[in-house]
Amino acid sequence: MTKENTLTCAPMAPLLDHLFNEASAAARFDFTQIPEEETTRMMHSKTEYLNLYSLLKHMWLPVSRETGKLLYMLARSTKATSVVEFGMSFGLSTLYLAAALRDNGGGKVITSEFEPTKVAKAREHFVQAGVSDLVEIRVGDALNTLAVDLPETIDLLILDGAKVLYDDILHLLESRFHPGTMIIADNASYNQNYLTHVRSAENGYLSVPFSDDVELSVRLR
Ligand SMILES: C[S@@+](CC[C@H](N)C(=O)[O-])C[C@H]1O[C@@H](n2cnc3c(N)ncnc32)[C@H](O)[C@@H]1O
Repeated sequence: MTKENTLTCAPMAPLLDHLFNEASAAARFDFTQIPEEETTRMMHSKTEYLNLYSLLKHMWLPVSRETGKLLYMLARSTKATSVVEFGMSFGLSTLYLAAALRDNGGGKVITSEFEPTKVAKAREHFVQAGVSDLVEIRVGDALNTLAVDLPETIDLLILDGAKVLYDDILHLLESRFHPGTMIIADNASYNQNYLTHVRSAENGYLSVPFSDDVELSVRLR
């Protein structure tokens, strides 16, 4: 009997359930430890994001299950084979994307993360899900790792790393987009420059705010 799809069958479905449960049970960073203005400053600074994510290095910070499903649906419906991810963490969003690539017949998710302990855990998750062959992890600051050796074309991009860098990462990759490339930005409201760019028709996108503070954009040219 052939299985219906990778996302809703074992090993992927029970693994995602287990990982989301683990993420919910994990300790959360107590932002009250640092003054609110300090957090806001770090969130919006192009030099402080390393300090911010170093404070958050044990936090899972995954996309919601709904956003994960949305990623799978978009990758399936666009028949994506070339996907780039900014911000992997423990790899939950990556698992949804890799499941879609498997069901599309193959491809590659190039994903990025600068925290080595997260990279090690994510690698284990990809092995457990049986999708390691579909994932290339680039370890280091995505401003560097996503600036080189890019695929000829990118079908889908997810932005989920340091919010302040969304526009910089978009500009790094933009020349590889084609009409129909989907860009999904999680918690995009933290970066108004990014939103202004993708919401301006003259820049070649059509863009809508979605649930869970996701901005969904499509490249038109
Ligand atoms: C919100 S989490 C990603 C969650 C992940 N997409 C998921 O659904 O499981 C953001 C991650 O991006 C990483 N990150 C932030 N800025 C980065 C950068 N400039 N380069 C590489 N990784 C970065 C952080 O260390 C953190 O683990």
